[in-house]
Amino acid sequence: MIELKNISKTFHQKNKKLKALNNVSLEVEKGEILGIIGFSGAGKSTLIRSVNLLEKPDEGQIIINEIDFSKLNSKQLAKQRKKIGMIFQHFNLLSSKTVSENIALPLELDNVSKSEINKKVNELLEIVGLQDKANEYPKNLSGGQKQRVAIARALANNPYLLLCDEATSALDPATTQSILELLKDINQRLNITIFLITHEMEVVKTICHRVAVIDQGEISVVGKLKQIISNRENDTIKQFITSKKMTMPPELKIQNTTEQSLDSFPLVEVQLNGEIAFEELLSIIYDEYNISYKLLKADVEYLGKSNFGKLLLHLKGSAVENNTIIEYLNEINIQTTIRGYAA
Ligand SMILES: Nc1ncnc2c1ncn2[C@@H]1O[C@H](COP(=O)(O)OP(=O)(O)OP(=O)(O)O)[C@@H](O)[C@H]1O
Repeated sequence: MIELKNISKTFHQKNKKLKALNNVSLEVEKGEILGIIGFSGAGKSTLIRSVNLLEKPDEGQIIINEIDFSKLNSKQLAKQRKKIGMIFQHFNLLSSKTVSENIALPLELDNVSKSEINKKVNELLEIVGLQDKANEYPKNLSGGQKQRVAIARALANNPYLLLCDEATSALDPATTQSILELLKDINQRLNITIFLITHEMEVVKTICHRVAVIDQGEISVVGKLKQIISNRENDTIKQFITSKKMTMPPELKIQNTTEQSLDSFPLVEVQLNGEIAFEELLSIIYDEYNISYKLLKADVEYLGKSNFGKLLLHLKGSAVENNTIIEYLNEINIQTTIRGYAA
């Protein structure tokens, strides 16, 4: 339904050239939620903005429902854009207008009658669960509520496609989940195709049917997340999973010694490599090596049959026993870091 064919884009700044997209080809199927994940500067925004030609590629074609967008004149393009909704990280609401007025805006611009606007705005308020906020101004809303208004506004013209540009990046984890649920609902109930970009693994894990990884302007892999992970094909995805830094529990009094003393035990950060389930690993430490430990933290992603992520273990064996287990982990390619010692 949406075909991006050999899209390239280079930005020129003074004497510098920056190739933001390099020969990107991608298809988004009707009804699916496709997510593009990539690190900062990878080209995500440039790519999503190319779909409705907010960013004009230097080369390539954008074909949506068999219409070649690259060949449209500005009037034709404006007409097509009405059927493509877009939401942004910072919501882009008009602060001088109420929730209802913000949602009504695209319809007013389209000269829809007042009574039809009212009917549609009420419908949209219900879809996004904001009936009680109709007359509030954006400054009185939470981030999640603002994004709900932006979603309602993006749906005003009954789009077949919704573009989401880091839509949950400014929100806390619980609000992120609620917005993702809303997007999932919109996708299923209204049959709207969703194309999103994100740097959050949580987003692709929660709602995307397929995911594409972008790195330095190139798509390195496209597929179902589980397939990508379980085949361990993609370094970028692995970095996403393992790059989160583990914070130490604040109640621990950490000693900055380099060796275990009589009254202290090592705090070991264990980086899972996807080859062994973390429950199995813990049972090896306790049942096979007879070393007691306290699991202080687990930040583990279950993807397919693989476990990725980190554990923070407070090993409670003798110095020799603890070293034995660390050596064993390293032998099976599990990276360990001693983050300090504590009683
Ligand atoms: N208007 C512009 N002028 C010059 N360079 C640009 C422009 N827009 C983007 N770039 C450059 O193109 C590259 C890709 O940028 P883009 O914003 O698409 O990345 P991104 O993956 O969305 O990053 P982020 O997650 O940080 O927003 C970056 O190196 C960026 O600096």
